[in-house]
Amino acid sequence: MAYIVALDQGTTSSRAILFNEKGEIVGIKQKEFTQFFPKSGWVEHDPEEIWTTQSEVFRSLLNELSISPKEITAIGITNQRETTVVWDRDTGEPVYNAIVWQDKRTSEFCEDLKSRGLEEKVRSKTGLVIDSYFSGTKINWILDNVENARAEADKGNLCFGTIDTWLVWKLTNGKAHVTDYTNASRTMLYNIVENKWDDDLLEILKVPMSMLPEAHPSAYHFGDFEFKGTTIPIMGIAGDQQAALFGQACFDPGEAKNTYGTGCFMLMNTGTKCEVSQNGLLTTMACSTTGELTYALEGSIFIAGAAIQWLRDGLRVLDHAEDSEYFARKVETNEVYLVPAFAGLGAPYWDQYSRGAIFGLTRDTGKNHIIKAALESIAFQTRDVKTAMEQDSGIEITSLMVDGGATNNNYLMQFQSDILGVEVDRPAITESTALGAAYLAGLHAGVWTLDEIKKVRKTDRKFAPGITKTERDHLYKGWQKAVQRTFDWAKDL
Ligand SMILES: Nc1ncnc2c1ncn2[C@@H]1O[C@H](COP(=O)(O)OP(=O)(O)O)[C@@H](O)[C@H]1O
Ligand SMILES: O=P(O)(O)OC[C@H](O)CO
Repeated sequence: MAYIVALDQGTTSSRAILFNEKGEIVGIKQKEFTQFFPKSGWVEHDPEEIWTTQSEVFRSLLNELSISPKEITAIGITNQRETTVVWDRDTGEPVYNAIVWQDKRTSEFCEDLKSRGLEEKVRSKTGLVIDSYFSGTKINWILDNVENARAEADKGNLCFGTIDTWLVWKLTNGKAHVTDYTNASRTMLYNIVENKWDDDLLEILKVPMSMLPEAHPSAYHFGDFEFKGTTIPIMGIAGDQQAALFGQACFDPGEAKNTYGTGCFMLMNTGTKCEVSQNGLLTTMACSTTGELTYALEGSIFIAGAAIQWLRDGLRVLDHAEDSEYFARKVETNEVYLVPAFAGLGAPYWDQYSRGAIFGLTRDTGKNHIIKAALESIAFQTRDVKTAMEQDSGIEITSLMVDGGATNNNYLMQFQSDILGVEVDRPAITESTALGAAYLAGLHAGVWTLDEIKKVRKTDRKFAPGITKTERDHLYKGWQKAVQRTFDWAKDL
């Protein structure tokens, strides 16, 4: 038998998923890893723990299923994007923890860049807004704040990578320093029109070119993993959101998906058109399988499933994320709104200083109201970005394709359909991110074709709107009022 392994390195866990030649899941292994919050607004991961958890799940997947490495045709990698690792080229040792995409430590530097009038330049070159979300200012921070880092970087001794790059470096024993266009396009250093690292932006962010990986299309032979005497080629890489777009087979312009994980990310394929958003969305690179550039519009919501994780690990009002459905169903009213702006707000507001808040509390408010409001906040934020996407693209999204861990929550999916007023279509395989990485690797290895992939997608369940337009608009008005009140909260505090 021939298999493809997808390594899915997410914000909260590392997963290894084995797919057979039909694109079916044969086995999954998953391991959560430590989240570090050293200061308010800071989020870090240990790059070595990312590597060890990723390598452990790979090994245990093969062991448990008694799969020989020789049966693995190729590996596909997909990853949390933007998260920044800098390491020593000779020793391979990280010079600092990975600074996670949610980390806000560079907000002031971003404000400074904005005050220098750089917004238009950044947007036209990278498709991004200036925000601490992206890797560029995080690299700058490491070089400025880690002893000797800038001097070593200037001498060409340091490497930068997003998590895909870091994993390939580890898998190939430091032989390959590579990334793909989708990940490169999230650094704020990559020119998505000219398809290259941008000298001008490197200068502005003071990042030496020598630190950067080579960028390639997402279906490409990135390097080889020598494992137990077998050479396994790495044939696919994509940032998790673009991988999910690919895994949902959104190959044609106008096709869109929404992924509900730690954050929530709606992407619409816009084909070869690289259009700048007028409504607070990002323009980003989608998976290129041939070298021809493909673009997508993206609505990035920073906190979605992470709000449920916070209820579990922070407030400890839940034992398991999935219990949120049971508790939410116990409440019939909709008076409480939770705005989970724990990491500021992303699309379409882009407010680095917004912070989380709960509104509408009364004496009878209990934990169930808050759990329900947290789930609903995911759906409200999705409505915000769907509206922006329709305005930007001129295309009405009449049915929303969804995926990701939190789509297993039927209450959330029904409320999502209610609040959008359109059908929500959940596929049989909600692991679209891993599927996308496997598709890319299998495509490059000649296991399947794009046409074959397109036919594989199966719906598990469709959710249809169950409330009137008046009710929907009333609920959404409350959200809009709540979200406005969180703007600028942390500024000058
Ligand atoms: N049944 C559920 N209801 C609500 N949220 C859930 C449920 N299952 C998982 N989640 C949330 O989804 C996230 C995990 O989804 P996943 O797709 O694995 O995310 P990531 O790739 O970002 O790590 C967690 O934040 C978790 O709290
Ligand atoms: O880990 P996820 O699935 O929430 O995805 C994180 C995104 O890639 C951040 O841009």
